[in-house]
Amino acid sequence: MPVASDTDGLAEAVGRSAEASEGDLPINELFRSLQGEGRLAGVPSVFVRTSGCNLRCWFCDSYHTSWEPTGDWYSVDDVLAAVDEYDADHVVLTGGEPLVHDASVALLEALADRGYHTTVETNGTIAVDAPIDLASVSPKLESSTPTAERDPKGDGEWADRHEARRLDVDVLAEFVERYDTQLKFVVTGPDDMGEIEDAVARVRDAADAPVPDDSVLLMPEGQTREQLTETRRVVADLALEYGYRYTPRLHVDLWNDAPGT
Ligand SMILES: C[S@@+](CC[C@H](N)C(=O)[O-])C[C@H]1O[C@@H](n2cnc3c(N)ncnc32)[C@H](O)[C@@H]1O
Ligand SMILES: Nc1nc2[nH]cc(C(=O)O)c2c(=O)[nH]1
Ligand code: SF4
Ligand SMILES: [Mg+2]
Repeated sequence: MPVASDTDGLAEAVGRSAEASEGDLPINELFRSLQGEGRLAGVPSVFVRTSGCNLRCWFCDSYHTSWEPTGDWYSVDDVLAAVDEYDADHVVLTGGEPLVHDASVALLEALADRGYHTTVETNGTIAVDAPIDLASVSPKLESSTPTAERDPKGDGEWADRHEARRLDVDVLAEFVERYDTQLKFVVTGPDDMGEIEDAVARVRDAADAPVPDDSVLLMPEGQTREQLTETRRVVADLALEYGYRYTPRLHVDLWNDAPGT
């Protein structure tokens, strides 16, 4: 069912069913897979994907959590029960943007109480205080902005809002100070590197904690195996040139763009 078209006023999300209540989470999908991205790539993990996002990247590989959000409302206890069904130590909370939902904090607290290792996949625009073992922050570059030519749905109606919200250095600095953080940039090509260098320098200036080069990850843009064939060598070479870490998109290499992977 549709859950919300934006996150402004999500509390009154149009799709909330009569039975759903305040502390519930709109869940798009919940599945077990191998972590495909970042420092923990290859680790079996349960993925909890919330619906709804405050940004609209033109390339979003989770279209039904951002451009056309859909899902079912789960209580935190429902999510925990579904996670407990799997034999896993690692839980990845993702979206959409999971941190637009207050109930994500309650979920993370309950997961931590049960001893799960928690990774949060986030665009880094919303600061939270929650038990997060790995903050997997993916700051969004200008190349993510849904201009009229790149808009997958309309004619660039989201471009200004996206542009105004996409990168907040102070919030990124809070992540770096509070959590074990990786900064995972989606790279579309060499033209992105100036903005990445600039963003990393500004976060280093703003944060009272170090940002080592091996916590800065370059990830090739691409929703399909075929698209990644075009981008991954270029991005790997950029990682070598700039001294940052490369991350594959293991799940796309293995299972292409199948849902639940
Ligand atoms: C769907 S997002 C959800 C979490 C959060 N909204 C964010 O963007 O970090 C999960 C991860 O997929 C990445 N991603 C989305 N579309 C992508 C694409 N076409 N190519 C490469 N990475 C992509 C995001 O940058 C993020 O690291
Ligand atoms: N296997 C797998 N690994 C992932 N790492 C981050 C993902 C995400 O969508 O946040 C993701 C995903 O969708 N699948
Ligand atoms: S911030 Fe994440 S979920 Fe939102 S549109 Fe961008 S990639 Fe998709
Ligand atoms: Mg994904």
